[in-house]
Amino acid sequence: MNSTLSDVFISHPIHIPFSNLPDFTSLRHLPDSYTWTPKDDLLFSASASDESLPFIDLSDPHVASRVGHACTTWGAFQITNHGVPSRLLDDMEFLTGSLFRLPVHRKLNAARREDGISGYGVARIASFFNKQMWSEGFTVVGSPLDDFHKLWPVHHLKYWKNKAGGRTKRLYVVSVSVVIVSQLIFNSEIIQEYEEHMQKLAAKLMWLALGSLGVEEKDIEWASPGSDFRGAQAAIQLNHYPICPEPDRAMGLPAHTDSTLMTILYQNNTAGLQVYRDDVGWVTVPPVPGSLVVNVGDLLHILTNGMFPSVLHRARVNHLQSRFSMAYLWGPPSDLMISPLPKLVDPLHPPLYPSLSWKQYLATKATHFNQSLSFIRNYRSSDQIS
Ligand SMILES: O=C(O)CCC(=O)C(=O)O
Ligand SMILES: [Fe+2]
Repeated sequence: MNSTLSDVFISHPIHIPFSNLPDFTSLRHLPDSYTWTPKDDLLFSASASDESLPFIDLSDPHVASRVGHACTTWGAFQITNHGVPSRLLDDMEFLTGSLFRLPVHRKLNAARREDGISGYGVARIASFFNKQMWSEGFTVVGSPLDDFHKLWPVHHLKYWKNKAGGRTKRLYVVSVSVVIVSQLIFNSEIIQEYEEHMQKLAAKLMWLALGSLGVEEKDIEWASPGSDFRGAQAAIQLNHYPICPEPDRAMGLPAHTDSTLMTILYQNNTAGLQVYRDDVGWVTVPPVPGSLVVNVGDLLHILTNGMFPSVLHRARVNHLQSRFSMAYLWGPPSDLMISPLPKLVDPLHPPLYPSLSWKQYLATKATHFNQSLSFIRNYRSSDQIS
């Protein structure tokens, strides 16, 4: 039987203690456990640059070559005219804000299990660092309804109804329950609608990016029928970076690449996302209302035989406004073998990577983190890819 993304995480649990989740709002000084130095992350103090990431209008007649150029140089770009309604982006931002503004004990009701993928918690990459990140996250895979029920429990109000007794109160409480239930359904529908738009957009971006390298629809069998990558799998990662008393010494999300084919990210109107290029340094990606950021992930790097770099990126925090982001993490079916596309391999460009599934890659990432690509690049048949 084919495994799902959730199965993959069950076989690779990551232990991240919850006990020391701080109440971000009450801290006036950064505790030592949240203070980062270059010892904690080699690129922490790498130089910043004022260069800018390519900004691409998807209705531009030269869109394919612009996307191709951005993918080969930066491994990332910003897009506008992408077809995702701004009303939907506003709804997602509102949902994310209301979720993270819940009291900590309510969020912990929906805490992600150690061997789980969905729910509330810190990002999985936390386990690779000694210092703690100034952020909290919520991961959605498939229907969010069960987790949303834990965040907005209706029985809590029913309990209040029994205790309260009196007729007027009872009527009032019942109507609040109805509002909560319809809010739950509304929130789940927003997530579903967002996923549908993102899935279509990811497929469109894939063809634009790969088309620029001469790859055609017939070259990727698993995209069929319909060339829409219907078998793709995805997770939505909601991130919150609270206001921070000492942002220069804190880290929202340290430098990492995404283990995806592609990630599509929406950020609210607060800057924080930075991308890294060896010859340039850290570049801040400014929030542009209604735009989305696209990152090449590790699997697209493998598929293109290294032609597209998977972009190293991180999230910084600030002391004025909280920041929200929503990452659509998109990849192939978990068991499908991914390898450099034959069209991009020739005697001058031998395959740089062996063939492996997303499931195997995630297992490698759970052990080797940012060294995973070089680990599998040096893979010999005698080695074990877990
Ligand atoms: O919040 C951001 O801007 C980055 C989020 C991110 O990199 C991720 O969720 O993988
Ligand atoms: Fe990321």
